[in-house]
Amino acid sequence: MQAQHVRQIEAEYVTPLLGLVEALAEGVLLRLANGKIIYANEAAARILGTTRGALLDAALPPIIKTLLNDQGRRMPRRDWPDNRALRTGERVRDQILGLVNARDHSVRWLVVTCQPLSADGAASPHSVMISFEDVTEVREARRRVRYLATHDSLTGLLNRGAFEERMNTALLRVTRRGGQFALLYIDLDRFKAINDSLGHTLGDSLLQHLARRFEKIVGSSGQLARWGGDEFLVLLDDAATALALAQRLIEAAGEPCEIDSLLLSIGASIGIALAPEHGTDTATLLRHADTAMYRAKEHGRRQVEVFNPAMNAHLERRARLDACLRQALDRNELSLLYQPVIDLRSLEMTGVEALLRWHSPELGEIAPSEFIPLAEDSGLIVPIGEWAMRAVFAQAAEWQAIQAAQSAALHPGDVMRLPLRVALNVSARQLLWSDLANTVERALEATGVLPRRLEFELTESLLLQDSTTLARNIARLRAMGIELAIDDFGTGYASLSYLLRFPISTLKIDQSFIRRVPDDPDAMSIAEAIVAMSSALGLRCIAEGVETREQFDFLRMVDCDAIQGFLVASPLDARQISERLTTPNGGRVTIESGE
Ligand SMILES: Nc1nc2c(ncn2[C@@H]2O[C@H](COP(=O)(O)OP(=O)(O)OP(=O)(O)O)[C@@H](O)[C@H]2O)c(=O)[nH]1
Repeated sequence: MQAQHVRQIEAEYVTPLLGLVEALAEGVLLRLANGKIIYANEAAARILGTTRGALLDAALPPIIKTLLNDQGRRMPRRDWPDNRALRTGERVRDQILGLVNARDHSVRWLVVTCQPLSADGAASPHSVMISFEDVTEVREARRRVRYLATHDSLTGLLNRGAFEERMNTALLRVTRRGGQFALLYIDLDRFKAINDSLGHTLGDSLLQHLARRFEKIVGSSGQLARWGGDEFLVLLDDAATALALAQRLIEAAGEPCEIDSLLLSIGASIGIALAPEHGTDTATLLRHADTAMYRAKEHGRRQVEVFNPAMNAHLERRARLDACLRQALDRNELSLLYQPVIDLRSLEMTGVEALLRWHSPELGEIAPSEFIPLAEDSGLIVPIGEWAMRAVFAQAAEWQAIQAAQSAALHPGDVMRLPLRVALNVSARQLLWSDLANTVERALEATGVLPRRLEFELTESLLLQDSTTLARNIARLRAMGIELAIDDFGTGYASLSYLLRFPISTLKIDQSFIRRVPDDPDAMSIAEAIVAMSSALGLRCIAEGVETREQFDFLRMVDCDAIQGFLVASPLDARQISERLTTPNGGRVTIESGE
């Protein structure tokens, strides 16, 4: 009767239940306390990548050798959930495990529940029911989402949010436990020019290359992130090594990388802020590192600067200057002075250099050395330069008319004066501006000045740039008849190749050499060599910053063509230049005797 009852229960309940377990998508195993598996459903074999036979045959199937915990660390066997359930008699629920495939070491992630089974009144379980689900794809998707949320998609480096989190952790550490860390703010130099001239895709590749290089240098000494655009950040635990690391990063950026068979290299400027000295919250530290980076840019780029509080005052002034400069053109605050260029043989004024001046009602007189770099950085140099160009052309046209009237009134035996050449400084930004030549043409037409009366002064460093816009602008200016001079010659690269490549007509010896005459023999040799080189290349040579009779005599002796400087004339306004042009001696200067 009892046996019949058991068979009835088996038929009515157990068999359908087993059928249900067979059909489950979850894997189910029944394991005895001695380790032997006595039941495995189809899903268990599929998930474990084996056969049911293989699972049931062995005491411990070879497929189950190594398990990892949720953090990916190997678990000792006694901590495996089935062993724990058997040992404690308690159910283990929803434990995440990584099952390492013994053949190819791939990992399948499982969520495992283990239910111990005991006979009535028994002290310990005789077996354990193990059910598990494969969550590898879910886990991978979650990992991917987490990765995307914390990494920059272009470079694979940490992104802003993730980096800020790490900074917060580091800040908590130093404020609670003491110590120090450094924040390095890296900004590539003139990256926009790469994008503009070679395209955004190539710019992207350069960012990726640099990210790999920076990663190698930073290694495990800190955390590297892309902050956005062409900016990277490093959080460095050992603040004492920050300067050396920054130098290595700058060098790495400067090493050429080959992209699309082009060799590209770029500068990087780096600002460093130290925690906790320069800030105890992320925003302040970032701002201060950024300020220091800005200073590095101002100091010529490819440099490192460590923040100091005086930089803030500087930055505030810069911001005020910038705001005022934006209105300076509209408010008519800019003006031009003209410094005479005197021919060293005739002592006649043969030219003038136009010099920009800014008088701000709020800030007073601002030196060009302060506002021109600012205007260059903000791009304001383009409208300011255009305004200056029109004003100078108009003024040059007026002097042209004065001299034309003088020529018409010449009597036989009168000395004909040379046409006054008017020089104008043109910045890199203007020359790399695609519309420059058209603007010049329009200004020439509007004012009627003859192009040969005009000279554009360029800096050496500009001519080293390999830009088609630059080459096209220079060719068009020369085709119009405008002359080109190199300003501050000798301070930069003094590369002969560009002197031959570009149609230059004048070299202006930098005043730093002239100032050292006659005390510094090296400076004198350089000045003399520049004069000799100009003569050999058929170029005019002008010495700037001549202030003493000794300098004058020296330059005359080495046969320099012309000079500029307080000894012969300080900058004058246009009216004073007109007066000089109309004086009977034609503005000829007299040099006091040196004795
Ligand atoms: N290729 C590329 N360019 C980007 C990306 N994000 C921002 N940029 C460009 O990066 C340039 C950053 O220029 P800035 O840092 O302002 O200026 P810069 O030319 O580097 O000059 P300085 O910083 O003053 O030396 C801008 O032209 C942005 O359009 C990007 O993901 N890929």
